[in-house]
Amino acid sequence: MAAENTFAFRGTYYHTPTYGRLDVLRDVVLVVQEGKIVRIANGHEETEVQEEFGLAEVRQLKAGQYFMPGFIDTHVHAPQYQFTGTGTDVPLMEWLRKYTFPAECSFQDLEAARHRYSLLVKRFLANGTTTAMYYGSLHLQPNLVLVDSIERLGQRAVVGKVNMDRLSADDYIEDTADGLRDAEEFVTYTLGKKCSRIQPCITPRFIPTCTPELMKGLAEIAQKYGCHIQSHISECCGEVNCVREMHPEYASDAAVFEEMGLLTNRTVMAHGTLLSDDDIRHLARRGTAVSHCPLSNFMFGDAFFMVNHALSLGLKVGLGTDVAGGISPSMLSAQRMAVVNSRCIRAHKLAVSGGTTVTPEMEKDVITFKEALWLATVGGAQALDLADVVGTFEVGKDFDALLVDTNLSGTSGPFDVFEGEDDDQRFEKFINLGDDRNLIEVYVQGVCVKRGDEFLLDGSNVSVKATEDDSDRIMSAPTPVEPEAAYLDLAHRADSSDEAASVDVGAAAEQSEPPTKRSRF
Ligand SMILES: O=c1[nH]c(=O)c2nc[nH]c2[nH]1
Ligand SMILES: [Zn+2]
Repeated sequence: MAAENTFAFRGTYYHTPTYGRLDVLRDVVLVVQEGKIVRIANGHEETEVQEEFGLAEVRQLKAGQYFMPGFIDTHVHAPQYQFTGTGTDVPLMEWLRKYTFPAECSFQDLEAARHRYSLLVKRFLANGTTTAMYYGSLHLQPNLVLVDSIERLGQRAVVGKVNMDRLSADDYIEDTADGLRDAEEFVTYTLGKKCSRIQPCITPRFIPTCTPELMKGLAEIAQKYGCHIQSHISECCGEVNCVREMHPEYASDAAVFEEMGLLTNRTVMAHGTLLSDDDIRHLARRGTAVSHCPLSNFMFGDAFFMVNHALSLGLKVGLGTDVAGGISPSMLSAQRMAVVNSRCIRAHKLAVSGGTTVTPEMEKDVITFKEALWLATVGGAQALDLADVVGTFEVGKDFDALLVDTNLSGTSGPFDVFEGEDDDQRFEKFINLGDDRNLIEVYVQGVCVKRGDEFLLDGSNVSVKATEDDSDRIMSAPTPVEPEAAYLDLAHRADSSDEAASVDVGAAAEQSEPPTKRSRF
């Protein structure tokens, strides 16, 4: 007898368990039960697997189709989606006043919020973002609509109500006490759903708009409920200079956040382009992650975030679109921008040298598409404290996956495939040239939430309820992280040769104990 909610696919799976290495599981049967991967077997074991799980069928992927892990976007401003692609003509602090605060304020119209958030979540799912860390807006009610939309459409998310009690627009600001009350109400509303896909997040917008009293109060709420925290750190000259003026007693944004109690191993800080090495080491000691948002850094950031350098200092790094500071909702675009960003650093170093010799020192910052893919999956999972749940295909993890079809030649697809191109080349083309048209099915927690043009949960209220284990994960207070020396030794990063590394599934299965909580690679 097949257990309910059990299915299997036979085919090729790509993922990046190791930074810089693309692993391929060729011709495997992957079984999903109750949303989790329960077995990864060799293709020739199909009959046994089918019998073991009582499966009526094992679905075969076609040639040119591959599964890969869903993307994890670690920084999105949900109410900014409506003006994405417009209004990037001014520096950050002016941009906030001119475009952002009025747009976010308009979400008090809850009917409009319902409509816009439904479009937002669908757009992100269509682009393969199975998990997003969302900023909402200031007012409580529209944030509840956002959480409801995510739940209804089946996405996985960490979501926060924005808090701001100073230096904002007159109609887009809150009293400290009201802000703290609403933040707690948002947390209890979200936890009350007992939806294991959705976790609440404490969200002081950034230091300029938050008093120390607000920040400390928010840190207490985060501690009380074991919540994630998100904010912006050392993001551009305008912001950093503003904080230095407001808080001359602190040496850096990191020092302010530290004093307020906001640096935990469930904190994600966006940008970090102007972090010093000492700041980065400090965040790493706290287990705090940075969301690298290359496209919006080009727009607003004033400086480069150096991914490899930050990783070498032990920092957790995920990737973010930062809609609408970043003008694309696509994590494929974010990956390509991360690669371009890294090459700009190299070009900058060469220009500064005044010469024509590229030194190994200049090469250190360059990342490949494989490293960018790691950031968009495993890095994001680590940043969101979900590394034991998503990011790779391993027994015990949830099945959050994208079915990629590279057969869309001609104008029906974004690229063409030519005779003699093998699976690895087709997959690489997808990462570098593909788009949402190639994503023919999107799975979150083992549920197909989008197939073709159809959002399969739209109109229903399907959600997978938290198991005891999940609620333990959601509710547990952040565990202190031991200071760690080089968390990722880049000198030993995986060989970045072009070929994907085939993984022996038999051997992998032997190692594939369910990963321990908070495990890292
Ligand atoms: O890119 C950004 N978008 C924002 O909405 C924001 N708020 C503070 N700092 C910010 N940076
Ligand atoms: Zn942002």
